[in-house]
Amino acid sequence: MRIAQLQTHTYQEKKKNIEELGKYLERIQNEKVDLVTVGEMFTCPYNTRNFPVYAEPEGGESWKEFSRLAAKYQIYLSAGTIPEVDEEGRIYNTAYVFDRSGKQIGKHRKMHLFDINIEGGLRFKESDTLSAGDECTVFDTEFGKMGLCICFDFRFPELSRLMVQRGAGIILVPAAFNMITGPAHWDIMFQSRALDNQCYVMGTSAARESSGYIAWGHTLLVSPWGNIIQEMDEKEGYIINDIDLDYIDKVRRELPLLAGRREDIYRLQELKN
Ligand SMILES: NC(=O)CC(=O)C(=O)O
Repeated sequence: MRIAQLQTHTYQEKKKNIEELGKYLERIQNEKVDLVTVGEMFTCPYNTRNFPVYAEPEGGESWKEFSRLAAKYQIYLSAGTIPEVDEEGRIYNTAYVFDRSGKQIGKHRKMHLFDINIEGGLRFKESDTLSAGDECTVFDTEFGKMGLCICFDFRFPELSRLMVQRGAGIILVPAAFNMITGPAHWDIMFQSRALDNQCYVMGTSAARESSGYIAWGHTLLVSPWGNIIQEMDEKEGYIINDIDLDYIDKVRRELPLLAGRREDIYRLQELKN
């Protein structure tokens, strides 16, 4: 399976971000990529004030364009995240995934909102304008099941384990870490989740300095063994990698961590489907 991760700049104009996505897809079309991923809030500068302004309902203009692009290039498209507004006017940080025909096959609303206050560092409160989703997301593809969560969600290890319990062999994580948490936690978090769950994890970020929010960048792909297959720096661009899906079973067979769990002593209990 061949995957491309796009680390894009986030412009103020929503449309320009989608046009840029189209240009990237055009540029890489001869690479015969199966799956393309983009970062968190890639059409909306990452700022709580912007979320209600940029929000669209499911099926809105941006959604239609993502679906069209997926069908045009016959790819699976994990179209990062965008602000979504529901019928009651609630706003979510939402990730959509489309198949090669442009059909939506996955949707995840960020479950853990990024509310932090690091003394002398960064204060961010997504809950000022966003509501939290409440569903764990796993969807089917021709390459097997994939899990989907958004940035801060990935800090909660139970969620990844739940996705893996539901059969995910790859976890997609549109994200936007920052200059405080990025250097401290980005690599170690992705490597830990991959290692514990013996699956591929793909962290796809915005490029550095994306219209106000200084994103860490460092889009990366980690193997089920926990090693970083490739990691970008902070600049705009993309990486393309081939992954071997049989390797997931090989690692799980040779180092049986998942099979070795003591479910007679402890268990992850799923309270909501
Ligand atoms: N953007 C996020 O949701 C999370 C983040 O930047 C962090 O966990 O650090």
